[in-house]
Amino acid sequence: MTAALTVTGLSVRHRRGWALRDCSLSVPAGRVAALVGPNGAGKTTLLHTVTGLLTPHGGTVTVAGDVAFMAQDKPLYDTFTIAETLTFGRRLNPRWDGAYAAGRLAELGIEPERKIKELSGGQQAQVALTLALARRPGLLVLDEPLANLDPLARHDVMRALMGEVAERGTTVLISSHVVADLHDTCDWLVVLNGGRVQVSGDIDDLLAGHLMLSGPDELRPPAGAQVIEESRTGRQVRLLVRGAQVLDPRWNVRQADLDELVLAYLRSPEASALPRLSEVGA
Ligand SMILES: Nc1ncnc2c1ncn2[C@@H]1O[C@H](COP(=O)(O)OP(=O)(O)OP(=O)(O)O)[C@@H](O)[C@H]1O
Repeated sequence: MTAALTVTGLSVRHRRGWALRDCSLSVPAGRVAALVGPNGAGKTTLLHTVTGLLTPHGGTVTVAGDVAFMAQDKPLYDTFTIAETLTFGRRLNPRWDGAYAAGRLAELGIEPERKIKELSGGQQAQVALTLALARRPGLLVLDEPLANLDPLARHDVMRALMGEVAERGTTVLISSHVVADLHDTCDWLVVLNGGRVQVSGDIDDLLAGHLMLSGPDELRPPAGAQVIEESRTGRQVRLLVRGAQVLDPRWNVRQADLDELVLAYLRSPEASALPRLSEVGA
């Protein structure tokens, strides 16, 4: 596996303190990686460092190929028309696929003479995404592209993104608060919590490696299991465990879903699931 993005020992400090501390992660080429974490976890700081907008105080970022960035606030000029926006994109970017951009917007029914401010939030997100894709990047970085969009528009944007990725093999790193939006489209997960990388890995492998156990509260965690989260209600105990072989038939065993897995890690900031960087070709 070749890594499209490798971050090693990254630390970034803002005025008030450290936003990222010793973060290491890797995203293999051609993957769609979800970056999730609570408010203030450091997601935007990480994305800004990956795209070169911020200089780290320690550590390194290595990207294979060009990076295109779609920022949280969709930096489009309100008074520009679509045609002017595309001309602007062409002038700013030496590698610019104008035919693709015009074609994609025509397919979406967004006419060239319309002004950005006349478009809906979903349409503006589609324009911003088109501009990012027309740069033909190796790595596409999206900071909360779905914020403020209704569920239908979120679905449309994600589907559009997936189509492009499938066709061109672009690697994507996308931050979001809403894990449910990422479930069907992402195949790599990075969980950031309190400025540290808590989880980084292939989503299917992570799900296969974790189990949700429930049973009477006298049961002890299976030998060798890493307990990520434990909760007790009445006489029942519920565990999310990693790397467990469950032999005791009194446990009710099922696979955790992505939401449960992410929430369990976020509620247990000391737990982590990190591969060695060599496993992802870094
Ligand atoms: N320009 C800045 N100056 C000072 N502190 C900052 C700056 N930008 C971010 N921070 C701080 O760094 C930390 C990480 O912020 P960041 O915006 O990266 O988190 P985030 O995970 O993107 O949050 P959110 O989900 O709320 O967008 C926070 O404590 C934040 O207050």
